[in-house]
Amino acid sequence: MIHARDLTRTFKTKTGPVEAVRGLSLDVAEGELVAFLGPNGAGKSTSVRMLTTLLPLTSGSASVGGHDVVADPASVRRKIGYVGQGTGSGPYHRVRDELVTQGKAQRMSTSAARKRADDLLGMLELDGLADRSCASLSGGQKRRLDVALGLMHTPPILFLDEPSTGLDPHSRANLWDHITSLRQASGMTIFLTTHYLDEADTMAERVMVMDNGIMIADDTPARLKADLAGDTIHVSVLCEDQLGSAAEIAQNLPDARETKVDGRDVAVTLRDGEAVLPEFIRRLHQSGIEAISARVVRPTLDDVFLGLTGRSLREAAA
Ligand SMILES: Nc1ncnc2c1ncn2[C@@H]1O[C@H](COP(=O)(O)OP(=O)(O)OP(=O)(O)O)[C@@H](O)[C@H]1O
Repeated sequence: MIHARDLTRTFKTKTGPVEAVRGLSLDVAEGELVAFLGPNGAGKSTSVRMLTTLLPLTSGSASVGGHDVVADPASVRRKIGYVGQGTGSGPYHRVRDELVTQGKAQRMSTSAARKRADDLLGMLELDGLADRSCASLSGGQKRRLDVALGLMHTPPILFLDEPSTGLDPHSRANLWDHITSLRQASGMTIFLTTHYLDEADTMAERVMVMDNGIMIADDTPARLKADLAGDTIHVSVLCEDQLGSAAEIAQNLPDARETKVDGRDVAVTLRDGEAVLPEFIRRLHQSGIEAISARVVRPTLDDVFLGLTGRSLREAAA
């Protein structure tokens, strides 16, 4: 559904060229929900704007929904919905009128636009608000209206650029419930950029990580975490003088990557902590070492980014 090869975009600025995107290649299959992650300035929005025909490419090629973004941008636009960071509804317009106007701008007949607007108002639980002015909506309701506006022409592909930024946790969860049900009903392909690592982790089937204009990782959240970060088993031992032996046992566990000792705690990073923990305890016991507590800490996507770049994405985003 979305394919890009060696996409680049360089901006000319007074202080010299800025290479915002440097050779991006990606493929998104029909029906996938992919999250695009990266710190501020990584090149995510520039990439999305090129894929949605809002910005010319410097070089490379891309096709979206089967159409080339350079040769046939009008056909691309018919296949996509775009909910950008600053997508706005006219503040004084009524909610339903706004949707109908959007539908007509997409060349729908008035009756088809009214029908679609009512369907979307129902699906996004905005029907009680149809006659309210857009300015009177809450942040969460406004974002749901933005999504409805992007979906008026029933596009098979939806681009969401930081859809939940600024929403409180309840409104974020509510927005996602609605996007998930829309997706289940329509089988839409969704390309999402977000700063929320937990959102990417739980919602996306695939995560693409961008840094400095290039893609540095592209896989399922589970595989990225297992391959690039790993679980950490923490075991505390009763006798401090047995710490050295415990650390040696930890380092010899299957797939052990790194072992650290802190106080009475031995921490070992490996691929699958829960599977290896019983073996770790058994080997300690065999060597006469008593463990007084044990826990497995799962990695986050921030640990993945840290492993890839040495920087925290959470801090970079902040
Ligand atoms: N119109 C422009 N003119 C000059 N430089 C630009 C322009 N748009 C973007 N850039 C630069 O390109 C780089 C990538 O910006 P982009 O907005 O794509 O990053 P991003 O990953 O989307 O960041 P954010 O998460 O903050 O939205 C940045 O260095 C930015 O300053």
